[in-house]
Amino acid sequence: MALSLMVDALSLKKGYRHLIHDLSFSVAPGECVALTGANGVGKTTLLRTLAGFIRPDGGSVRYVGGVDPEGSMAAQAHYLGHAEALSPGRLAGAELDFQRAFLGGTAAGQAEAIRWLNLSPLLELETRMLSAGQKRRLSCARLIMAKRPVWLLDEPMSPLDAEQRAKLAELMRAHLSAGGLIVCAVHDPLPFDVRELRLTAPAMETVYG
Ligand SMILES: Nc1ncnc2c1ncn2[C@@H]1O[C@H](COP(=O)(O)OP(=O)(O)OP(=O)(O)O)[C@@H](O)[C@H]1O
Repeated sequence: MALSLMVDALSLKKGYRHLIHDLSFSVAPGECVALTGANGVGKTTLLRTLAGFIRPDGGSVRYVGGVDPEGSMAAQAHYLGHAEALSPGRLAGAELDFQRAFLGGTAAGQAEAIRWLNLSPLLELETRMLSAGQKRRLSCARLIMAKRPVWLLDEPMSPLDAEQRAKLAELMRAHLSAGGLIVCAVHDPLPFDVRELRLTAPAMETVYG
């Protein structure tokens, strides 16, 4: 389970812009790093790079240790983005079945996710009918169904009500206690101890350099 994240001299461009220039940091097992910064500064882009969806323009992203050091990034991480990645015409219950099979989760994990996230009332509804917060709860089920050491979360609390935010915070704390690591883009502070990594726009010479 224990896996560390090492980011070294990372540079990321979007079009002609240098979004991130020479960024280095590491995240240890049991640690949560909160990515903060203004809209458009590059938090989502950085998270997607940590997930392996974007190739860095410079520097490196490495995951060190873990039960399967040769395993692909996809098998070690959960990425929860703004888009919920739910099939709109599928019943929520069928969506959970699909996600569990796709991610290699367990039946016990699925039952636990339904209980913990109070998904029972939603199971017979098509996912397109769910509210934003309900969709996010359904998306969070994968965190419970399939154990993975790395959680990359993009503003996970934003559509949730106070009760559900507290539940997700408890889930995140349990993940950290079990030796997992979390990198989480946020605009509001998380209700537990985190290390903040504040992204700022690069200096002008790197924008056009
Ligand atoms: N093709 C492109 N060319 C130039 N800039 C781009 C391109 N695509 C995206 N961008 C810019 O890249 C930046 C990165 O956006 P990103 O979604 O990573 O920011 P964010 O910090 O997550 O923002 P928010 O807090 O609003 O979610 C934005 O400023 C966006 O306008």
